[in-house]
Amino acid sequence: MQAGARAGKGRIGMIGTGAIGGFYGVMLARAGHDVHFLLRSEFAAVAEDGLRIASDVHGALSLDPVQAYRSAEQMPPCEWLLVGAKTTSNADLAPAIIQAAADGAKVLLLQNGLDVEADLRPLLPESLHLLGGLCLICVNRVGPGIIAHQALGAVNIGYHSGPCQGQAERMAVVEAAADLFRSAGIDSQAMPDLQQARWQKLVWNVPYNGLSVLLAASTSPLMASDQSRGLIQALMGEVVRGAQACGYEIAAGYADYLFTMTEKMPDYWPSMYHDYAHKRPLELDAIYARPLAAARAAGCELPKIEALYQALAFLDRRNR
Ligand SMILES: NC(=O)C1=CN([C@@H]2O[C@H](COP(=O)(O)OP(=O)(O)OC[C@H]3O[C@@H](n4cnc5c(N)ncnc54)[C@H](OP(=O)(O)O)[C@@H]3O)[C@@H](O)[C@H]2O)C=CC1
Ligand SMILES: CC(C)(CO)C(=O)C(=O)O
Repeated sequence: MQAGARAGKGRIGMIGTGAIGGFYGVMLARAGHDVHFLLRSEFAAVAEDGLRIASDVHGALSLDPVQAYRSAEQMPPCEWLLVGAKTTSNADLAPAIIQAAADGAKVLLLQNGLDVEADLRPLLPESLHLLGGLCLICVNRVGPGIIAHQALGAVNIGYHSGPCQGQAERMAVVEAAADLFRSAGIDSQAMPDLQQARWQKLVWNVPYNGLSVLLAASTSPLMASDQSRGLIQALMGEVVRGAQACGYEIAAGYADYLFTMTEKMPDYWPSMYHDYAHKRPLELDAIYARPLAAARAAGCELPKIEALYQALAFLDRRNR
């Protein structure tokens, strides 16, 4: 499909162009969508040299020139706004989102964690749809505008809040979002319940993200030791219990499936490890504090996750 041929499906604005924003933005632009990228520290490099992906799945991909912006004020109105920034900056992103949004735009947070919409929703007009997307992918930034893609790629999407009346209308918006990704060759599922999808993703992120920082270990060594394997399984079990206490059933065998999937994945450093190594804030609220608070409010204590969170909060404070 020629560039621009899909522009009629709605202009896309990428708010935050790091590993996730860069990867999905390039895939969508290469499929012919009209994609506009908001950047911060990497603006000059990307405006000059474009975006490049070294993918172990798709080979070398690039986008040059890039419709790159340093400020949302210069962006054209976008029908879709995909947020690729970390959850730690969600409240700060509201002015940029509002500035770049067309009337009735759909805002999709491509972010891990629970209740990540909570800081942002009250700052957005009611006319904007807010959706969440859980990305099953291994990507990281390796240089300005350069992204390494190691494995996977699917995006599971659910509706959070907005003008839709009733589940049928909500699912129509979610299906349209999933279609956008599918049109770029990316697997995407429309999820009937976003909270359920967020809890499900935490089964992976709670053990691996935190332990990569605490133990300074990527997935291969974590999967090679009986001690860390036992700890990962215990943490996964607590996430499943927390979800159940909050009314979300995680399918029997799902934790085992993720455990086995990780054994087959190439060695991988989760995004939280990269944040720690670069002295950026860790997504501790989204991945630990909010799930712990939700479970506690439902009468369920999760002691191993609590201990992991306390240790990570200590490290995060000392790191900055
Ligand atoms: N990486 C992965 O494999 C996966 C990540 N996720 C989730 O995806 C989300 C994004 O992660 P990831 O892509 O790894 O993060 P990155 O750190 O790679 O990217 C975040 C980007 O957002 C930009 N940004 C932040 N604030 C602003 C702002 N105010 N204006 C403009 N740009 C801004 C950053 O710019 P700057 O360079 O200036 O900081 C950076 O380019 C997280 O919630 C993560 O948990 C989910 C699955 C897998
Ligand atoms: C599970 C994994 C590695 C790939 O989906 C991921 O999503 C993450 O790093 O957050």
